[in-house]
Amino acid sequence: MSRFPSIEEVVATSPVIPVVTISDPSKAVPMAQALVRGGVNIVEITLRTGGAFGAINAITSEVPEIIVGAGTVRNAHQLEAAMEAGAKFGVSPGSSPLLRQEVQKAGIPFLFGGVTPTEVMTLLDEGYTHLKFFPAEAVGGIPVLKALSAPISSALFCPTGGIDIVLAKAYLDLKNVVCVGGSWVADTHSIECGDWSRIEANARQVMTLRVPEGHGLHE
Ligand SMILES: O=C(O)C(=O)C[C@H](O)[C@H](O)COP(=O)(O)O
Repeated sequence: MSRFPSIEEVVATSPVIPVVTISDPSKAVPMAQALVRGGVNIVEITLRTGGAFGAINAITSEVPEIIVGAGTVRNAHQLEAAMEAGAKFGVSPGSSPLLRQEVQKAGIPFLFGGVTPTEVMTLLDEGYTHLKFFPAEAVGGIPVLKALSAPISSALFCPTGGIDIVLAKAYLDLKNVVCVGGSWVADTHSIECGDWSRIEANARQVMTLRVPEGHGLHE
């Protein structure tokens, strides 16, 4: 069995990938357990804090039923450290030729960020069909994704940035959207005060969202 899931498995795990910024790795396991109790078996830990690698490592060893990924991966060094900590997929707000080369070598499923037609076409050319669309709301959100879907129908997106439960539903109705990312599911405040039941309830609500049939199939 491969060490990694496929990118299709990653995006199909939950309609929403919780994007989590966590400073204290000791909170990582109860946070991940709350997501699992709510039915969400995937989490992206952003590499924005000193505790991120410890959090990835703790979740990997203690909550094996959740697929843990690393977000905010901007260079080869971070990619290597995230994989060493046990990350099963990676996410980046954008992409660079060097990072794409390293991801290719590592064989880890990866969501690179692509927004403009040129960025999207460059990533498609290199075989990346599943992309992050960031910062979704700030760059125009749903109208932009709709406009991209006609000329560039083979690109599938995980819009992230400024999305809440209500917007998530609207994004998931787009045929080039396979999941969305958002920090509201396991928000920093709930993590800091140990409000695990709130995170579990948010996860449960996320699992009521549906990705309409046929999304994610290449045309
Ligand atoms: O750190 C990263 O890797 C990022 O690219 C940014 C995150 O995706 C956003 O911070 C999502 O957060 P919300 O907009 O609060 O849902």
